[in-house]
Amino acid sequence: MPFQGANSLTPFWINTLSIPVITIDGPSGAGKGTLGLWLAKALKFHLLESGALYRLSALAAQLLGVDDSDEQQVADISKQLDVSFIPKGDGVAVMLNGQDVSAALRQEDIGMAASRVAAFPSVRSALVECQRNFVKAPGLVADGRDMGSTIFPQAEAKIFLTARAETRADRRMKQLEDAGLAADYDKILADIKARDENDSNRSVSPLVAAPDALVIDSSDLSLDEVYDKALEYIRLKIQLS
Ligand SMILES: Nc1ncnc2c1ncn2[C@@H]1O[C@H](COP(=O)(O)OP(=O)(O)OP(=O)(O)O)[C@@H](O)[C@H]1O
Ligand SMILES: Nc1ccn([C@@H]2O[C@H](COP(=O)(O)O)[C@@H](O)[C@H]2O)c(=O)n1
Repeated sequence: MPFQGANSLTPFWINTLSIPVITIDGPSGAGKGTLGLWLAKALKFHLLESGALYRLSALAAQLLGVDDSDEQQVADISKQLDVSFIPKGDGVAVMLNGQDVSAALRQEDIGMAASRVAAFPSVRSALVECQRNFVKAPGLVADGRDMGSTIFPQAEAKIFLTARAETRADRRMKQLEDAGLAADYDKILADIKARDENDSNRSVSPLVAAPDALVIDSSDLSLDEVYDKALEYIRLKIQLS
């Protein structure tokens, strides 16, 4: 039965009370995106890759010639992002102003710029509503850094997926080599550690496991093993049809 007493002052999650949300947070390269995609496909849930929104803010600022240290201008850009996510092949194409920017978005310099703009409180606030609007029946899988702690505190199932920095750098190397791109292990590892440091120590919504999250360390687990553990936990938390 729909909730009867909701109005515009009601916390947002009351209006979406019957829609299950699964959050996956963790550091860069832990496997959040892959696990999120697998779960969303298997459960036929919607998918939010929240990192894409911070990457888009950084990319849009770069395309407009705006310095990414200018918090106010980047926040204005974040509020007005014209973004859509279109299913494409095995994944999702990210469109900015109608253009497919998926490849540009994955570049490591955009990841680093995203990490810088993500530390600005007004940029984070600008993206909150957009992220919460992803909650739609039959359910949502959301991955990022603060999904379980800040954006969806009401989520039924919260996973914190982590792995050793060196393991994550190995995986990123392989990912780049498989895509035929040049990769420098020392630089990748340094960037991963710098991003961990930025994301964990910022004043707003730092990278942290929500107290009620299941922590999975994927360092010595295959993707299949991570998926099985996650699904076993989700089945305990959410009634799946
Ligand atoms: N448990 C695992 N075993 C082997 N490879 C893995 C594992 N988890 C992830 N990978 C691989 O590591 C790479 C990075 O994974 P993925 O993009 O899912 O990480 P992420 O946490 O979403 O990173 P980011 O936050 O930077 O987007 C991918 O090539 C993926 O296939
Ligand atoms: N909920 C989130 C998601 C991401 N960020 C920041 O964006 C950067 C890029 O994220 P990816 O997941 O695409 O690698 C990331 O380093 C974070 O700084 C965030 O702050 N909150």
